[in-house]
Amino acid sequence: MSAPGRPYYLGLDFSTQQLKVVAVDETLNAVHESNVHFDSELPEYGTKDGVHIHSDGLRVTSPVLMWVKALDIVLEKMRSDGFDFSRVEALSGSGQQHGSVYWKRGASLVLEGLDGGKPLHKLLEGCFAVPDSPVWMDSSTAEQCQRLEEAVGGAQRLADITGSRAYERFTGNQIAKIYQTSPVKYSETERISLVSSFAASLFLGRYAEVDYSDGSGMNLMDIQTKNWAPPCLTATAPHLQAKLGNPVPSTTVLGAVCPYFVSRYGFSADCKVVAFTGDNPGSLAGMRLQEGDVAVSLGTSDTLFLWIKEPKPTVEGHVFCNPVESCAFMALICFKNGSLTRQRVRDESAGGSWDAFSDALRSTSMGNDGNIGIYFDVMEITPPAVGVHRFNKEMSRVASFSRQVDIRALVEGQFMAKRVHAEKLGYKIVPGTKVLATGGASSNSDIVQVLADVFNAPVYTIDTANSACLGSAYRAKHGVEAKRGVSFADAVRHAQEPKLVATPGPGAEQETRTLLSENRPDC
Ligand SMILES: O=C(CO)[C@@H](O)[C@H](O)CF
Repeated sequence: MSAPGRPYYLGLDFSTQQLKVVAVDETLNAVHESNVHFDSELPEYGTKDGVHIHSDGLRVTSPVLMWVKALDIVLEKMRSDGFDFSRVEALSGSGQQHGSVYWKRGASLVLEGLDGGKPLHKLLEGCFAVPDSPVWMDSSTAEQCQRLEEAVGGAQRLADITGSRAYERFTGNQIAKIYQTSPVKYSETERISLVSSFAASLFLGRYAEVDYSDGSGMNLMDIQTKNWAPPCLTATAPHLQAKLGNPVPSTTVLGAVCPYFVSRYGFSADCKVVAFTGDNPGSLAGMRLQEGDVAVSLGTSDTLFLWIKEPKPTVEGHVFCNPVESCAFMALICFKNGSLTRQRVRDESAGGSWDAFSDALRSTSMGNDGNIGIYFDVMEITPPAVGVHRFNKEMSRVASFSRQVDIRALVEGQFMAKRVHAEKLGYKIVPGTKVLATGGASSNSDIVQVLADVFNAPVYTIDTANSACLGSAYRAKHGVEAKRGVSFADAVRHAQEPKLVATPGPGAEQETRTLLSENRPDC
């Protein structure tokens, strides 16, 4: 337990399936955790995995009042558990990226006058012009994406401006669809929030600004000027700037918690609200990624988090404004062929055994004698391609490899693709670069050894189960210290260090350079 009276920092994560809360003390030790699982604890909303997938299979939404009620419940749980809210010096949060909330005309007056005697979900009934918020799993806006790219000069131009080509889940395209298909709801909307800024608004008792990092996941914000991009606003919907407000730096202290939280839960009237951000930017903070670092989340799909100084946006992957360093950026690249492809090759070439899979990696050498494989069992996101392709060291296509060579070709190919696409976005391996590995495969020492060799950098493992939530608590602490010139790295220097699990083998750089040379397949 912390010394009595020492400050706490609260982090909340409004993710797809649950609301998670963590409180840390000033040495960043977690002193309290809680959560509300939407499906099981709020069954009245009838969600599955936190969402409603509609009959067309494309439209995916979540009831916004479910998120509000989840906050009521989690704070009640914490109060019942004896959590001392008065010790919270600052709070921040994250939300699933790209989701949007449509506040109905007059809602600002309700927010400003919240009655501490009632739960939020009762007070905010009728405050939302669109009761079912579109979320990141929605893919119903292909037409709006096409129009946006045409309006600004093409996919690459849009990526140059906003950090990404048009994606169906991105907020601007969702807003365009609501304006085109439900014009009355759009006209009744006085404010549009992201899930992150919506959650911050609840604590502030007023509309919270969108932060730069989550704002760069909308296809609306210029990632260099950090302002809404006029051609994108114009192409999306009328009077949009007035409904969005102006974006702010992610370290901004937006204000203090509103009287509702002071009277109902005992928060200090001085408790600061630091801008909320997207879940992936929150995770970058939680993993304490620094310049040159790369985080590799090895899951069903593999996701790369990169810290980038000089981004080169492409029509693959995403560049967002960095949530902890305003002059830097972060990139996110998703690879759909992740653990399921590794499992398929394990089953076919290692008899379903991870031990035999590891034996194959140990019995083959770095570089695989020049053999390279591309294993896109399903349509890959990065790049949009499908199929299994094998090449020998003469660059001739071959129909098969031996089982051991196939296994190494899969793992080296997956990691080389990650390095190639990361460097195309502007990522640079610098002295001191760390690779942070998370997810199921990161527990396999032979797989992470290949990762260390391909990136020619040491690999550390880090628990990211709560990274977005923890990152929000870290950002809350940094938010109140940033104005004293404290860097994020200094603000969180007491956090638990990641564990070193692999270092590059001898000759890794040369071997990798050969494999990644220009005349190899563009995986
Ligand atoms: O769409 C995504 C990132 O671009 C997802 O990772 C969501 O943020 C998950 F909530």
